Amino acid sequence: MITVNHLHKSVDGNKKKILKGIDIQFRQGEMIGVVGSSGSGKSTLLRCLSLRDRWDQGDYTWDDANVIRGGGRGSQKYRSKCAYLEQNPSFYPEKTALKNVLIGQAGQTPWFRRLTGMVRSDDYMGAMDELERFGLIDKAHMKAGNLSGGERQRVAICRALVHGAGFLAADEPVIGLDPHSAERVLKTLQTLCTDHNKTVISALPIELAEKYCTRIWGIYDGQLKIDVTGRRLTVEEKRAIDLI
Ligand SMILES: Nc1ncnc2c1ncn2[C@@H]1O[C@H](COP(=O)(O)OP(=O)(O)OP(=O)(O)O)[C@@H](O)[C@H]1O
Repeated sequence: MITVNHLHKSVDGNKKKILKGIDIQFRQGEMIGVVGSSGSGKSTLLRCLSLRDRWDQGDYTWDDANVIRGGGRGSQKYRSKCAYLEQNPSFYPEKTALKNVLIGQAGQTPWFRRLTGMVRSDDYMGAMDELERFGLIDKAHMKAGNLSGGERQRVAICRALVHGAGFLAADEPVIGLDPHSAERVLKTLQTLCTDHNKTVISALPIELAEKYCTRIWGIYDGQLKIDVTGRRLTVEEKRAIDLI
């Protein structure tokens, strides 16, 4: 069980409060969609939960282990178990998809590995297995800069898994993708939850959260207003988070 108590986050020297006391509990294996209007705090919530942003206040526990107590950013030990997937994942465009997977993402892999690109042969096998599992084996030796948007998202997911992420926070992972590519990315994320017991939390348009997620969180003005199992939201629920 993962528990968040009283998460507060502000910027501009505490002048702008973005998250205003979030309390939530969730389990490994859940696929959670975060919905809300622009500026409601979705990305900030994802960045805090994946330990990419410092918390002003709040407690965060994973299976009774303290990740954060009273604010902060968590230790490297916990950060390496989280992945934050950006809308446009950053890659070394001249390096292959495989090399990018092996080198890893900032915050998840040690700096010397990203700088030198040093890899072990069992890492190589692990990366190839992961790329194969997600239907990307034929892209392994293609330059990352030439991948399509959907392929880039799926390679970013592989990269997170190869480096040990048990928890993935994805910030609008399908924005700008055609419906077919979006479906592949979302089904990949679903598989991680159902078959591999990973936790995936994604900011999504409401209709995709309703279709693919097992749970929906609705954010309004930095507060959690809706927490329901994955289903169509009612008109009242959509109104509560300013989506009508
Ligand atoms: N570093 C920052 N400095 C100042 N304001 C910020 C900063 N980060 C976020 N904000 C503001 O905090 C609010 C919440 O931002 P956030 O990106 O979390 O919202 P969001 O719900 O993800 O929005 P969108 O759907 O448009 O991506 C916005 O008003 C944003 O402008």
